[in-house]
This record gives sequence, C-alpha cells and structure tokens, in this order.
Amino acid sequence: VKMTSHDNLNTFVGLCYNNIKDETYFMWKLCTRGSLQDLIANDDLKLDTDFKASFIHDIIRGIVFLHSMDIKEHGALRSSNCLVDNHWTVKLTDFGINRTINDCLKHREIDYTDNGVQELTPQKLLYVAPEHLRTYLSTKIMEVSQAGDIYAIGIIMHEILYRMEPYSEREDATEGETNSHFHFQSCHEIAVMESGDWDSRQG
Ligand SMILES: Nc1nc2c(ncn2[C@@H]2O[C@H](COP(=O)(O)OP(=O)(O)OP(=O)(O)O)[C@@H](O)[C@H]2O)c(=O)[nH]1
Repeated sequence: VKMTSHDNLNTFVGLCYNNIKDETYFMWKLCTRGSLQDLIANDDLKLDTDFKASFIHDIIRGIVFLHSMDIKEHGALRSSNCLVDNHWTVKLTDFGINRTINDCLKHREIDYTDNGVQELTPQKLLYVAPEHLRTYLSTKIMEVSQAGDIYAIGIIMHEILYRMEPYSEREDATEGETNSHFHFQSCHEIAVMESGDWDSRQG
C-alpha cells in the first residue's frame, strides 16, 4: 500500500501502534475538502454535471489502477473513502486493508472486541455487494473482490448524480424512515434476493 502511487489514490503515511491503549492507527494524507459523502450532503455546494462527471472519472481511474496492481482491489469503497483534495481531485483512501484484516480475523489474531476491529455500521453496509453482504451477515467476515468494488462504484455514482443517500429513493420509504436502519433493511432484503440469482448465474 505504501508503495502505491497514483493521482487518484491517497498517500498512505504508515501505521502507528499505541501500546497503552493496544490500538493500531492507519495514517493517510489529509485531503482538505473532506469526503465525497460530506460534499454531496452539503446543500450550500453547487455541483454541476461536469463536476459530477469529474468525480466519477477520478474514482474509476483510481479503481482501474488498483485493479491492475498487486493490491488487486480496494475492498472498502464507499463515498466516505473518496476524499477530495485542494484541487478538487478525488483520492481513494483506506484501500488494500480489508483483505489483511479479514485474514487476521479468520486466524483469530484479532477479533470484534472493544479494542479490536469495529463492526461495519448499517450505513457502510449499503456499499457491500449482495454476495459479500450475505457472507458478512452470517460470518462477520467481509470478503473483498474486484466485482465488489464495481458494485460500490455503482452505488457511489448514483449518490453523486442524484445527491441522495443510497436506497433513500425507495417508493415505500417515508420521510421518517430514511435512516440507516431502514436503508440496511432494504439492503439486506436485496442481498438475500440477489444472492440467490447470483448463485444460479454462477452455476
Ligand atoms: N477533511 C478531511 N476529512 C476526512 C479525511 N479523512 C477522513 N475524513 C472524514 O472522516 C470521516 C471518517 O473517515 P475515517 O476516519 O476514515 O473513518 P472510518 O471509520 O475509517 O470510516 P470510513 O471512512 O467510512 O471507512 C470521513 O467520512 C470524512 O468526513 C481527510 O483527509 N480530510
């Protein structure tokens, strides 16, 4: 990860271990304008079509590069991990880490405890491809794949183009229900339905 360098990837600074708290920190370069999730939610910020297209273009360039490298996939692609720098360039961050965390979880070197790995919030699960979501819900292990990245790009593209949170346009969503819990239920339903289709297509 440290040796990976590209215009649309954030720079990984290094790891920092706090032996008093027994915590490990992943340190990345600061991007001054925050995440795409922040920008999309900022109603004071006008984003025209060219701007939106440029964001999508940057994300795709970053992913195409990662997929061609040894890292192979991002593994945690969501709009909060698409940072925007001073020049309005999108830099993907937090890439290439999930696979290592999974391996450690599988071998029980770390676990989900107060000091261990944080479980994914319902909001973060909205970007997870149905086939990976199904595994995660039953095993708490998050599989990663290039196909999973492409699914996440689709969710982010919709978020950018329509400036709305994933799944918030569902016909049966009322105003009070547009929260992460509701979103997660939608996502879960879709995962269960689509993973069946996926399995049969693979077969
Ligand atoms: N301005 C600015 N905000 C950042 C930067 N990095 C992260 N953030 C903000 O912090 C939020 C949380 O990011 P992280 O600290 O990476 O949190 P996390 O628990 O890893 O969650 P995810 O980013 O969703 O994986 C982002 O959604 C941004 O709003 C940065 O470089 N600059």
